[in-house]
Amino acid sequence: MIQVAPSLLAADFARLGEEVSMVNKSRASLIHIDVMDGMFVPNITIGFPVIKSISRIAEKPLDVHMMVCDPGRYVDQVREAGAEIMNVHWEACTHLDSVIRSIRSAGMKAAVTLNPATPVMLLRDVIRDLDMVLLMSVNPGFGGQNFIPNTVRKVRELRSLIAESGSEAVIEIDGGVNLETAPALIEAGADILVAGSYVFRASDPFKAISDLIDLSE
Ligand SMILES: O=C(CO)[C@@H](O)[C@H](O)COP(=O)(O)O
Ligand SMILES: [Co+2]
Repeated sequence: MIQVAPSLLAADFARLGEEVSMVNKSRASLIHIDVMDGMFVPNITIGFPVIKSISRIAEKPLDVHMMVCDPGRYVDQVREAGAEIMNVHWEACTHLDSVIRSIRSAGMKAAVTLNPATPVMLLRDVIRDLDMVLLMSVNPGFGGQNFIPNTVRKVRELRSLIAESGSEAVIEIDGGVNLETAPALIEAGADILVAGSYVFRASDPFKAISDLIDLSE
């Protein structure tokens, strides 16, 4: 069954505690948190003190998506903030193998994210060391963008790479996910769908999460 990770980027930050409580009570599997530094992407979002506060009330594992330059600098801070999964961009790491090792040594699950223009095959030599691959289905930096359809082909390619290599990595998709775009992703082999605007702009976010999961039944 497909898993859903609501992205708090689309939540109402003035009511962050209530939004996290809604996710706690929902059928979501993870809480997705977008960290942006204004350099790797043009936008700036939240940092470690906010993640730490979220982790105090979160009842689902935190999936921290680091849209920052040289994310390996922050492994200890991400762990101390309470993350279970640390997602780093392939495009932001000069020494990716070493960053993956340090994430796992810190006791977190290691995930690598690919931008829409970055080919799946570039993960061939690290795929067995990964717990998750996140495919961006929009250019990172902002919520509420339109889904890039080529992502569906990338999911199939990644599914084959994972099978051939004997990796146990799961496939997560992020950007423009909703009831229209999700079915093709599920059919292609996605495991986890990140959803921001679709969930938090819905009149009933709790039901919106459930409806997405029910697509795979
Ligand atoms: O990482 C990002 C954006 O860079 C995402 O996690 C967005 O927050 C997803 O938002 P929607 O496209 O679902 O509105
Ligand atoms: Co994200």
